[in-house]
Order: sequence, then structure tokens, then C-alpha cells
Amino acid sequence: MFQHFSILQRTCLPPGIGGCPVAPRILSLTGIKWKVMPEEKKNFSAELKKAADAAAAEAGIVPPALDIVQLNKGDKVGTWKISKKLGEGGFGAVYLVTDMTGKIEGEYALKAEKATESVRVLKMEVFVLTELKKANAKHFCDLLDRGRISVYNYVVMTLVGPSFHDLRKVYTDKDKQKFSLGCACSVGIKCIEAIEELHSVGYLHRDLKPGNFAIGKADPRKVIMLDFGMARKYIDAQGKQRAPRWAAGFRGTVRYAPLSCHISRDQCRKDDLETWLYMQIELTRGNLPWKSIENREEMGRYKERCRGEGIKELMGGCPKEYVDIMLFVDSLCYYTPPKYALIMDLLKTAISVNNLVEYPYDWEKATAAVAAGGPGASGPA
Ligand SMILES: Nc1ncnc2c1ncn2[C@@H]1O[C@H](COP(=O)(O)OP(=O)(O)OP(=O)(O)O)[C@@H](O)[C@H]1O
Repeated sequence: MFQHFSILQRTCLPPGIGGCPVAPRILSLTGIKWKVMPEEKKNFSAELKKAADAAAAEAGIVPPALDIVQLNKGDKVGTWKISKKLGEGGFGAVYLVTDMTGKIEGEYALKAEKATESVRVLKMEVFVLTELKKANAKHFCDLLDRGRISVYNYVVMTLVGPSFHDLRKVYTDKDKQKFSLGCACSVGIKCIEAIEELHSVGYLHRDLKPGNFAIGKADPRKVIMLDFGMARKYIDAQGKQRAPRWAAGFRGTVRYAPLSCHISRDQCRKDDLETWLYMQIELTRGNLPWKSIENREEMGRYKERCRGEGIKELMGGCPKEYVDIMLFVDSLCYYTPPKYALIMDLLKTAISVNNLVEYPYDWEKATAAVAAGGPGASGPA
């Protein structure tokens, strides 16, 4: 059923366009040495920035300072007041804010980056969230405000709850860092809906991972996709899919990167789905078999092996429908519109044939246990 190396060697595209010509150079096409970071949280945004700065320096442009915007409690940004820092990413920081005019109630998230950044991730965030809002997409933050104050740009968006990464890490015991099967399949369906919504407005995410999906602040059953700093428009102004580039730099987080990334092949819709599947398997089993591999090329070979003799290593503990999903995703080519509904149906089948219960989600049970002061108060099962 599975053929070793068949995925990377498959000719997905007409001769001369993208995929196939890159294949013979499998895993040796890595002119640039990327630093592989141990934590799944780390991505290549910092490396991307360094590469951009190096290119700017070569062109005689003085590269900007590497520091992140630092704002303090009480600082004012436009009409927004900083309450505290929520976290930092590769390019900027996210703060909890409130509106000082009193016109907008509640708390929001303000994302800021230095205006001098050579890679402008907030610009992409604004483009993508604006398109999604126009399309009435339901799995994304609302964009409330954007602007520039002195040396930094900012956007203000809906405040979300904990990310899947945070929800997994509630447990210190690594074996327990997973969602219950019903919960994993159910959020998986919502993630696919989010991916379909994003693709339908013409963008690829290219950095899906547990840290980039969160639950709603008020609705713990809502799934929200975050962080469009690595996104790319895959359709042109005429609505046609852009032709693949001959080679593309690494984007995303190595642990969840699709095979295409490991051979510098330009990404397409299938790659977001492959990345999601790795994340889905991790949320279901608690780990991915290549988690401790640090070398990017070795990890790519491991992912290939998991299509053949390593299949049990990857899928052990997962419903058999996950294998069908992988076969389906692997069969997609650069220009093929994915059948998102088919993946969602397979997840629904996994729920029904295994008599799984979707709700309440693990974190709802944990909250109830905390409220009751009972056992299980420390996190999801
Ligand atoms: N709308 C939001 N509401 C609440 N927290 C948020 C929101 N957006 C981002 N965060 C949190 O802020 C932190 C930084 O997010 P950001 O997207 O800048 O970087 P990251 O995804 O952690 O890292 P990287 O950019 O390197 O991928 C994360 O902990 C993230 O969960």
C-alpha cells in the first residue's frame, strides 16, 4: 500500500512546472544551513529575518536592530492602553489591551512590530484577516484597529483563549500531553474548516502548529486559527492559482513541515493539510516519532519512512481513518483543490465507529473540576 520514497518522487505537475524537476535533488537541495531548534514552538521566522537582514546588508542597507517592541503596563498605543504582555513571537510581541475611549468594551490583543523590520509580518496579518472578515469566516480573530505609532506598527484583534500548545502543556507528564480521542477528532474537524476558509480567500498559512490554533476566550468550543506572518497568497489577481516557483525557502516549523518543505518545493494547499495532519497526530498520541530529531534532512527522511515501514510508529494509537486521511492528502497535487469535506467526513466516521464523545472538551472538564476543587483539576485528560 505504501511505497518508500514514493511521495517525494511522485510527478505531481506537468513537466517543467514545479514538483517533478525538484525531486531528483531530494534532500540534497539544501544550500542554506538552517538551524534546527528543539522546541516545536520555534519556527523559521527568526532565520527568515536574519536571512533578509543579511541580504539587506549585502545590498548596503543597514539592517534594523533585532530587538522586539517592548511596551509596558499603562503605555498608550493610539486609543489602546497596555495591561500586560501576553507573549512574544519571532518578529514582535502581543499585549493585552483595553480601549481608553470607552466605546469598545472588553479586553483585546495588540500585536506590535518595529516599523523598521525587514520582514513585515503584520502587513500580511492585516491582509489576511481583512479578507477573512469580508468572507464572514468563523474561525479567525476580528481585526479592530491597526496603525503606526512612532517606530512601530500595530494591529488590535480579538483576544483568544489558550492555544492547543498551552492546553497540551498543562500536564508536565509528557505521556499525558494529548487530547482525548473524541476531543482531538472534534477539534480536528474545526481546524479543517478553518483551513478551508483560509484557502477559500486565497491564502496558504504555511506555519500551522498547536501554538497557532487557540480556543475562544468566551467559547471553549470555538477553534481559532492565529498568526499569518508566514502566509502567502496562492492565487493571482485574476483568481488563478500561481504557478509554483522552482525552489522555495523553508517556511514554517520543522516538526510539522510538509515533505515539500524538506525538498525546497513551493507549498500549495495540500501542504497546509499535511502540516495539520502531523499536528493532529501529535494532539491525538501526545508526540510525533521524529520529535527528538534535530537535523532537518534526517527529519524529512523520517517523515517519508512513516509512509512505508514506519507507518505504525506514526499512526499507533490513532483511528485508522487517519491513515486514509494521509493517503488522501499524499495523493493531492499542486493544483488539485482538496476535498476538505472528505477529511471532515473521515474524522466524523472515526468519532462514530469508535463511539467517541465530542463534548464537553477536555479543558471544559478540567475547568469544572477546578471549580469543584476535585481531582483532574490540573488539566485535560
Ligand atoms: N489574539 C490573541 N489573543 C491572545 N493571545 C494571542 C493572540 N495572538 C497571539 N497571542 C499569543 O501571543 C504570543 C505570541 O504570538 P505570536 O503569534 O506573535 O508568536 P508565536 O506564534 O508564539 O511565535 P512565532 O511568531 O515565532 O511563530 C503567543 O503566546 C500567542 O498565543
